[in-house]
Amino acid sequence: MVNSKALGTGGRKSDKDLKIRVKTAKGRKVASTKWLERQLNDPYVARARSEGYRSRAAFKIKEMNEKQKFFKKGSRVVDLGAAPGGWSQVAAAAVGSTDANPLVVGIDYLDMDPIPGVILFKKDFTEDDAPGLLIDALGGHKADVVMSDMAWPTTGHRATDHLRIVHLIEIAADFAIQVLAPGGSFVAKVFQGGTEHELLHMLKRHFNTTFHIKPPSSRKDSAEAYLVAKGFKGSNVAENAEEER
Ligand SMILES: C[S@@+](CC[C@H](N)C(=O)[O-])C[C@H]1O[C@@H](n2cnc3c(N)ncnc32)[C@H](O)[C@@H]1O
Repeated sequence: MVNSKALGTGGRKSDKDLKIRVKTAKGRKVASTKWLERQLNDPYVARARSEGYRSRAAFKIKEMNEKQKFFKKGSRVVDLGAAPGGWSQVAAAAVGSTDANPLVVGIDYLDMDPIPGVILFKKDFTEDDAPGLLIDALGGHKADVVMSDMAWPTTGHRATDHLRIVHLIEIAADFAIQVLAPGGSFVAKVFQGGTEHELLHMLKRHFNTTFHIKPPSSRKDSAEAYLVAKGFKGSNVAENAEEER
């Protein structure tokens, strides 16, 4: 145990030790109190606020990009499950997207405030016309990065939740293969158990490298991780595979 006196703070607690405790108010569930307490004590929440990001999630893509360098100046990016907009903010700044020359396109079924340099659609990505809208917004260009932080709210029924997230990852991956330029990257949220064997196999065929990472800002107690696929080989791979059958 650290003795604050021994550290020369005169017995006072350092700011780091000052954990905010929240009392359970009447009508507030224990889970909500715990969530509130965690938010108030989370350094990433405070950093997001002070650095102008809409979500602490912004740090996840920031940290992954620092290591994996998906974004280059001028890259085109698609953000699936974009609300409230942290990942789009990070991407727009990294690629140099502006309203005059927007390079980032995002989609979410939730409302989002506008983000400079980002074209946003309020729509469920699983709807048939959603991919087409995003492709049109890319203005005839291929994308360099497709990133998906999509997750449905959990139902509490493990098998159902698993199937729903697997479906989201599959449609995001299919979309990525359709729109990525050769050399492009795909990043998608997955949950414990990683990526389904078949999907991983399919991605390995289409990309030079595929792996899972958990950025430091992803909560340790969360089953969340990210699948990263880099070096898209181009859509010919799909055509060749069809011909081989
Ligand atoms: C973890 S949040 C994304 C946070 C975001 N990356 C950020 O930095 O602010 C997941 C988002 O996925 C969205 N989402 C889940 N399923 C979706 C779907 N089928 N279509 C569009 N958005 C979806 C949710 O509405 C939610 O806003």
